[in-house]
Amino acid sequence: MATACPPLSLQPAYLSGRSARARRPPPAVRCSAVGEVMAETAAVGTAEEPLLVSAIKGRKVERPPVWLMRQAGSLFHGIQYLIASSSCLNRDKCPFFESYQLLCERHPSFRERSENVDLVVEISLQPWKVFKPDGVILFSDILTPLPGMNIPFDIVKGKGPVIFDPLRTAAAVNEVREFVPEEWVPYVGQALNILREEVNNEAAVLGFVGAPFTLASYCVEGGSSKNFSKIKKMAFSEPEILHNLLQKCTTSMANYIKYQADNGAQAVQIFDSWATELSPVDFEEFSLPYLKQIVDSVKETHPELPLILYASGSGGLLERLPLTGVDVVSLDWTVDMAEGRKRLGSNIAVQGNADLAFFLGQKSS
Ligand SMILES: Cc1c2[nH]c(c1CCC(=O)O)Cc1[nH]c(c(CCC(=O)O)c1C)Cc1[nH]c(c(CCC(=O)O)c1C)Cc1[nH]c(c(C)c1CCC(=O)O)C2
Repeated sequence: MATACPPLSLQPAYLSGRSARARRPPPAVRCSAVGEVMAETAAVGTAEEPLLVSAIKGRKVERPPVWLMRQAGSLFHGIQYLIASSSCLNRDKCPFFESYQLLCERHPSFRERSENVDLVVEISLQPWKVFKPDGVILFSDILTPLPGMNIPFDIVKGKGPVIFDPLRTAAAVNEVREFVPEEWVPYVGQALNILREEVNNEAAVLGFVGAPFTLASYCVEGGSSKNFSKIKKMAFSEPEILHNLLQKCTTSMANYIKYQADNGAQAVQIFDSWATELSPVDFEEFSLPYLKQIVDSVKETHPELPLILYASGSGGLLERLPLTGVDVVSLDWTVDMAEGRKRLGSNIAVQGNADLAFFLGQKSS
């Protein structure tokens, strides 16, 4: 993997495979066996189409596209190490790290940083300005839509997400509203439009949403969870309440993906980070149908928009993930890439697979 990548991408957070192929290739593209993507037009990373989008669509690409996310916690440390071990030998003097720290001092609230169009644009562009990755991800959070669904929340430093009134009853779930992005998060649309202009197709501008089960887990648990006991209790004792909440999240997130695409997102990643807390049979009841519904709804109106699915530690669910209809599955490092590719089948692109703890190692190794 490393040999085909530029210097800064030795272990990127997300790396779509060279053999990426489209589930629904455009007419000009022909896909063959794994590892041999055939394309009648070999143009890649052009002014019309960023490299990342070309790879997802199964076109022939000159190198794997590389992008990374300023992930909460571990990923952020990963970026620190990337910075420390690459172009910025002194982390404190690195323009990217320094400017984000300054910005956090000036705007200590995560919600402020992520809900102000100028700040969202500035923060989203910071990694782009330093590393020129192939994907530029919107600075936001999967929980950003919650207030628009009548679910107040905050991100508390040192604690993470906090949902002020966790949803534990039928009456509470009945109060959840359908999310109208234009009304509640106009700064997201504005930021995506500006990012498209700034990045000018030299990279793909990426949007994202939380998957219904993962969003519901925050809403029911009240925040992060270790054992997901409250949402599981609801699933196994009052499943109709959970299904009602999952359906509301589904309709809202399908709308939100379309809104992001209409405002410039060139691919959208769906994070079902906690779906793997479910047994496979429970995944089939509480996550898969809703993911499929989102994908079907988006493909109906935006058939060309690539959709990426990530579930952490997804080894036990791998064969089920393509059943959602997404174009790309994002693997984490717990899955062997070759085995993952075999188990996913050849009609889907893969990305990811890097263990960020790599950055804890010595530069020389
Ligand atoms: C800590 C946290 C937050 N929000 C969330 C958490 C995780 C808590 C838990 O483990 O249960 C919830 C969340 N947010 C995101 C996910 C999906 C990714 C995953 O599986 O971790 C999840 C599960 C995406 C994201 N979360 C974020 C992005 C923005 C894109 C980017 O990473 O640059 C995405 C896709 C940004 C984010 N969001 C948050 C922080 C601290 C950051 C990093 C930036 C900062 O420190 O200011 C708050």
